Amino acid sequence: MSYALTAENIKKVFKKNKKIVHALKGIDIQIREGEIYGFLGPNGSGKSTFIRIASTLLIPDAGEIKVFGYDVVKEATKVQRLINRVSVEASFFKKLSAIENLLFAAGIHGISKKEALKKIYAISERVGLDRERLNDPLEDFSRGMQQKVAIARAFMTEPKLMLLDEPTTGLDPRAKREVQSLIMHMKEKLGATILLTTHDMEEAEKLCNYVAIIHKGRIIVKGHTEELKAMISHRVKNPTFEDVFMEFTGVSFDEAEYEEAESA
Ligand SMILES: Nc1ncnc2c1ncn2[C@@H]1O[C@H](COP(=O)(O)OP(=O)(O)OP(=O)(O)O)[C@@H](O)[C@H]1O
Repeated sequence: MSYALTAENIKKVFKKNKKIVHALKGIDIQIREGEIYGFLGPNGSGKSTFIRIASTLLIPDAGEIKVFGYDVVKEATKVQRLINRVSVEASFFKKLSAIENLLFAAGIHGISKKEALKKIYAISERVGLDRERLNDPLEDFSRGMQQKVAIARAFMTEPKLMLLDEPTTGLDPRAKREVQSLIMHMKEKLGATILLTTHDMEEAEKLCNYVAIIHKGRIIVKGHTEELKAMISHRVKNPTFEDVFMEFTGVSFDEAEYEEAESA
């Protein structure tokens, strides 16, 4: 079995207004090559902190993460060549057009202009981004469209591991569906492994092969989506992910969101 990412006992503490926040309290996960692995948890549960550590932006206080066998702390440059990350608020040159932003990113990754344009047009068509609009400044794009450009930009570099931090948060239902279908399509096309964080239960069920539920910096339970539901099916008829969360944490997802927002 080959793994795209393995994490062992990852811990991270922040100091915030003289308060100590234990954002990650010992995370262990293994992501198999080629799967979409979902990190499902309420706001403030530690999802982004983990993604930032996995993408070499933050250093853990304890533990070890390896990406295709490379240590994210000791071999950060090698890891950076294999990954890409899309966060909720993607950074762009907002005054420049979508195409200028995409060509800039392609240039950094050593992709020729001709090759980049081919990829940009193909991906844009796929997500219903009009060619004409690609010449408009990014600041004129809706959030949904900006998110599509951010995902197109990340996939253009053909990462072996894609880290998607809440790729559909804040999008309207249609944009959400389009972004989800882009993610599935790119995964099929490139055979990339994807780690995706979300607080959308339906999204986790729809996109992910395997899910870990994270709450207050700890993984509460993990398994194949169907496996997790089967684990509680003797108590709950036709369980949803909301039921799985409730069974393992003792609180509803909404209550957990509230609790974590209060303590953050
Ligand atoms: N740079 C930081 N400084 C201080 N505290 C931080 C920092 N980054 C995260 N935290 C705290 O760590 C905890 C976990 O945050 P994190 O952003 O990882 O959660 P999350 O699950 O990604 O939430 P969200 O869905 O809101 O993005 C929160 O209590 C947050 O306030």
